[in-house]
Amino acid sequence: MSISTDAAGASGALSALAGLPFAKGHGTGNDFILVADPDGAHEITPAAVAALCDRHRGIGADGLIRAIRSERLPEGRALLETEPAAEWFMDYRNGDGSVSEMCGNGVRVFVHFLLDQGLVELAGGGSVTIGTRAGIKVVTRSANGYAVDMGPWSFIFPDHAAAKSMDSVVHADGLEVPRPALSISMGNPHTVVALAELEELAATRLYEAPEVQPLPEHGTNVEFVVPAEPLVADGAGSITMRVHERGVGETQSCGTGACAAAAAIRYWAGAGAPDDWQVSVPGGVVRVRFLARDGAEHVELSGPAVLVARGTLV
Ligand SMILES: N[C@@H](CCC[C@H](N)C(=O)O)C(=O)O
Repeated sequence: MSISTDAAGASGALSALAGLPFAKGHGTGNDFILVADPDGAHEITPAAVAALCDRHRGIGADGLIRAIRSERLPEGRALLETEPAAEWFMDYRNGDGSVSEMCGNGVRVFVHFLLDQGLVELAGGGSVTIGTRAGIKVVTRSANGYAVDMGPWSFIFPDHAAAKSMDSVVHADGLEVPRPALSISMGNPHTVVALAELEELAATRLYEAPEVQPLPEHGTNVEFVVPAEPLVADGAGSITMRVHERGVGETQSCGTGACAAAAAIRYWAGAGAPDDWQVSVPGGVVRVRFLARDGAEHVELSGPAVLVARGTLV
């Protein structure tokens, strides 16, 4: 596969990337362009990312992920001081060229790409430690693809959340009235809105970014979720979700969003809520588990990772 960077309409921003190999992959339909730039030899500007992610004039993707050695980035070097195993850093950019701290589907596809490129090994019950702007993430194989220890979740507005269990208000096109919501950090920001019916979820229009009050400092991803009725089947909680991603728009899936959605529903459900969750998104199903690890509650995300093409930027 050969893609002309001129066709992407931003030849200035892209010409420096000519000759760079890329792969295209996805995790439950959340799709990414992946490039290996081990030594940080390439400047990948926001304009270049936006041009490559353009679905009509570029390769098309929700985001671009650069594989770079942690030692080649200041934020990676900072991580290496305490986490020497984090050899590779996931440099994640949204489709509009903006940087995000973390991507849950992306980190699974990233490890799949590193394996494909022969840059890491993941034998037997082994693990790979990845550096991200939201700290290290440890990735193992799982029955459904890859499992990622996402670390703990937290409230973005802790005082409000503790007092009211909701701390935000969201309005989206198609909803008759603004809805209460809860803002949760998975390293990146999320605001979760629970709806009662799947029909209401389907009627919500996500072409435009929903209005969120108060808006987290660096913007937010917004998840609209419908808990199953009954909530728990076969020991696992079940949620259907759609998402509007910061820096992208509506996507087929969002891994960090699924974690935030499960955390919010579990928090609202209170004592006795399950630790194991199945989150159905337009692009498939991911699993979220809450585990006690190192004296803290960690979130584990698991799901598939697929590569569909390899090519070279020209
Ligand atoms: N789709 C990703 C999240 C990507 C980043 C997000 N748009 C942001 O700006 O935080 C996921 O799977 O987590």
